[in-house]
Amino acid sequence: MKVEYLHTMVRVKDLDKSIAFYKMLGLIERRRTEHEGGRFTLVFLCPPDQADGRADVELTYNWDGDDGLPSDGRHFGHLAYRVENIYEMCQQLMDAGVTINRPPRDGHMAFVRSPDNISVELLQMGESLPAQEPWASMENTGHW
Ligand SMILES: C[C@@H](O)C(=O)SC[C@H](NC(=O)CC[C@H](N)C(=O)O)C(=O)NCC(=O)O
Ligand code: NI
Repeated sequence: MKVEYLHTMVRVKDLDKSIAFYKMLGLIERRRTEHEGGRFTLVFLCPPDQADGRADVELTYNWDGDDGLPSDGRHFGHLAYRVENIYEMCQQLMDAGVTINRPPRDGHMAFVRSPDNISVELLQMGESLPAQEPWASMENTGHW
């Protein structure tokens, strides 16, 4: 199955300062999304010649602070990959004993944890897949 690295997410306390830092490393802001409901902003940074939707870094700015996360710079977020078929990938992982913390109920996004509890986001390449059991009725298992 085709799998492509998508981004690494880190949580930031000051978007402008963080963007200025990554600009010094040659990255540009490719995309920004504001999430009123969740009260956070996502900023995707990538090299200037990369325009295929992948980003080196996804900055997450929580408007109300980082839920008490440590401020030592190690409050890592997740690694993200886009996969050819998110249901088949999640089934393979589940068969290998990996917990699917956030099942792909929407046929688009799932979260799993590595053996070291690193959060890994999986996104469906292209359009979301049609709703399908057992995924459509699976519950989240803890915080992804
Ligand atoms: C767009 C896609 O790449 C995402 O990563 S959105 C995932 C989503 N992010 C948030 O909810 C950000 C705010 C949240 N308070 C946080 O700090 O994570 C999400 O499900 N994040 C959970 C995670 O483990 O990354
Ligand atoms: Ni992400």
